[in-house]
Amino acid sequence: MNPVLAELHDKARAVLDPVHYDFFAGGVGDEVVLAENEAAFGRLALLPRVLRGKEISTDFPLMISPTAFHRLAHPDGELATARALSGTTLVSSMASTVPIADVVAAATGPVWFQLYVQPDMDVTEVLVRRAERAGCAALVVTVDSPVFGRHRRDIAHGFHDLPAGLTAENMRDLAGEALRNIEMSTAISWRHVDRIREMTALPLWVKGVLHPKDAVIALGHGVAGIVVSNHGGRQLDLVPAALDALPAVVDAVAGRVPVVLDGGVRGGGDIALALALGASAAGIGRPVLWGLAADGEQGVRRVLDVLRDEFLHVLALCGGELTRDMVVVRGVAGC
Ligand SMILES: Cc1cc2nc3c(=O)[nH]c(=O)nc-3n(C[C@H](O)[C@H](O)[C@H](O)COP(=O)(O)O)c2cc1C
Ligand SMILES: CC(C)CC(=O)C(=O)O
Repeated sequence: MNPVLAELHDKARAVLDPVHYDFFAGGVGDEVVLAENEAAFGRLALLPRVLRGKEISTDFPLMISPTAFHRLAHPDGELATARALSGTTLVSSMASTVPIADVVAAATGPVWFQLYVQPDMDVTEVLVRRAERAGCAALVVTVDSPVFGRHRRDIAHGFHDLPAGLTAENMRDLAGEALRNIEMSTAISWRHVDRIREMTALPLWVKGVLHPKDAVIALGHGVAGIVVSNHGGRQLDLVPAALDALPAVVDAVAGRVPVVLDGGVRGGGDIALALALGASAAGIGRPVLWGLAADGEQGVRRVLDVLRDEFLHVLALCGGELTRDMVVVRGVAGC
């Protein structure tokens, strides 16, 4: 892990209420997938190309993945995160503790809206309209959550509600109710995705695809992009590391839409490995929460700056391009 990220993580752990720290840090079940997401990067190595004589692109292929409840991490919450962007895209969680319109107004980069499809499609439509009106540039429908994952740390602490004064602000005043809970439902299907696509001109991504067949189905439903993700090890503790699931999805998609990878990205080298395996960008969840808890806007800015600097350095050392033939398994001769 990048040492600045490790330092921010340590500081976040020290300043956060341990219950809230565990909500952010924890995963589902035995937390096998949580650990695997990071470990998967350590099993791979890069074979750099030399003497390519190339200008190195300064594009920074990183997004901030949606995470709930930023005001649990810092009083400024999502406003601080949004102010720190300087060009990086923020996928703002539907479960933000600041309304989406205020997140976009504070943002110094593009904001996309993450949506859990609500079984009451009237409620879903109001959320989509709020995202449109706020000026979000895309919608990201999270598809890996037909039910809530069971997080043992939260269960042990009895943590199920936000503390007084904090609310999932986007859930106010929906379909005649002052405040609604976010619902998850096993009844959600591709038909719902179609209905959302019909109700908005915003590009529609799906997040949480692991099976290549689902990636192909998603293409048939007109998605603009796919996020390969296991929700940071918070949904099913039996799935592969997100990085290990990436190549098959990339092959199935065959360049028709961009594929983003999130889960376990903790350094510029991890972003490079994801790109070499065919991702067009990587996403980070927890590192942003650690930066935010440690030092608000400045902490998030440090996370982004350090990852940008490290990624561009790795890219230069690799000859300015990253392709799958450059990825080998560490410790295996002849790969
Ligand atoms: C505290 C926390 C809250 C999250 N909330 C959401 C959410 O509201 N919507 C969503 O689609 N994913 C959510 N995720 C998953 C992230 O978008 C992302 O997939 C994951 O954090 C990536 O892994 P990483 O934390 O190892 O970088 C959450 C993750 C964490 C850690
Ligand atoms: C509000 C929750 C559903 C947020 C979430 O997706 C998570 O904690 O992983």
